[in-house]
Amino acid sequence: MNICASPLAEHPNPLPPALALPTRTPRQRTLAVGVVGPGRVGSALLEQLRAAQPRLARDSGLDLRLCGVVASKRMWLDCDDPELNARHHSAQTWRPSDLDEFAAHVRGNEGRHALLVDCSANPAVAAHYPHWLASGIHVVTPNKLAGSGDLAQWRAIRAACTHGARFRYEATVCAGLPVVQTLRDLLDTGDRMLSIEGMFSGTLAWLYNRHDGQLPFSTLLREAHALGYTEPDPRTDLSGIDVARKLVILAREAGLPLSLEDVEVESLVPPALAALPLDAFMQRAHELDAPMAARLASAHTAGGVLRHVASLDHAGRARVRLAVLPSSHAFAHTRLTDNIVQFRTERYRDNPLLVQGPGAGPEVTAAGVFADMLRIAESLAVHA
Ligand SMILES: NC(=O)c1ccc[n+]([C@@H]2O[C@H](COP(=O)([O-])OP(=O)(O)OC[C@H]3O[C@@H](n4cnc5c(N)ncnc54)[C@H](O)[C@@H]3O)[C@@H](O)[C@H]2O)c1
Ligand SMILES: N[C@@H](CCO)C(=O)O
Repeated sequence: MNICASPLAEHPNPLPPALALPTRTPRQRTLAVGVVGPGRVGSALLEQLRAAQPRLARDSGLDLRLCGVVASKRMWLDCDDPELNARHHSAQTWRPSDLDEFAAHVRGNEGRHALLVDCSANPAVAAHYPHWLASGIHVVTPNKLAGSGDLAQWRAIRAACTHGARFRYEATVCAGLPVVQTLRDLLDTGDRMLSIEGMFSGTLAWLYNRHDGQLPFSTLLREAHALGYTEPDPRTDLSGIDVARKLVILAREAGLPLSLEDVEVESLVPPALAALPLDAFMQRAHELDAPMAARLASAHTAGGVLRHVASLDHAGRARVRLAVLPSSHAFAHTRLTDNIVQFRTERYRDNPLLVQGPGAGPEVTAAGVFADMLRIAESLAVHA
């Protein structure tokens, strides 16, 4: 058996001498990083970067250099104080946001490795990916809008990657869980996808795990929002659109040119609440309580549990719905924000491959984004 040390895992060796791997001098690499969208996920990422920077520099020779943070109205460029890198709200030099100026700043001089992380939920930011990638800037994102949006834009992103810059988006599906990469590995090694089924919403998993009739549904929804599980507008979760986006991302990964309109989606948002401004919706969220209590009661009468499930088959049929499942079903035995993804493939035909674990929350999502950044850093040539 060959044991190879990961270039990012060159810790002082704790093994006994007989098993010890040879000590190597880490390759020195610098990656200039810009973070777009310092909200819940973006702020958690900045904290994780700050905590990991000294270890990565020492053990892996990787200098992840934060060069800027851009929010919706203002941006901060340059900072020589690593403490300030994380505490962007108190940074000294703020100026009005300009994504082109921001990208040019992070890209810097010719030949430097640069990466932009989009932690917004903004389509206007996603629209910049093709030209960022074409200009050699790597892009990592948990934002699902590019992966599930307009097909022409998605194709432009893929085409721009042929110039050498890389686009990674693992955290768009099930936050920090290895779902996109698992599908990629199955397909790249010659397997064929037959179907993907599962629970893809951390918010809805948490809500239906907690909703037992003791507390009104709207109270739980507000708590899920405060915990950072929901999308900025929780109706994106309740309408099934967030899960439909994840299905579209997986379908495209599997070579199926799906769009959101191709997904059959059951919305849990009453029509009267669908078009309200966010604040007004949150004030009237109690209008969800009666219909949700009725769904819960009918599930109990049938001897089952409510679970938000989604499915995709090899022909591109995609569906998102709230189902009553028997309590013996595998999806009934999930906890908290657990997502579960069942890949049925030629190789895993009779006994599907399962990925399960927490599927929402700023920390786990930021960790998924961070892992994508490290995958890109692993492949960098040594220069600049
Ligand atoms: N919260 C989760 O558990 C989770 C999990 C997986 C994926 N995601 C995705 O991560 C992204 C961020 O989620 P969040 O919960 O942190 O949302 P958030 O609302 O807390 O943060 C989004 C941030 O983006 C900023 N922003 C908006 N437009 C911008 C622009 N034009 N330029 C720069 N910044 C802009 C907002 O000001 C805000 O600070 C979303 O795309 C979401 O779908 C979230
Ligand atoms: N709001 C999403 C975040 C993860 O994509 C969810 O609850 O699953």
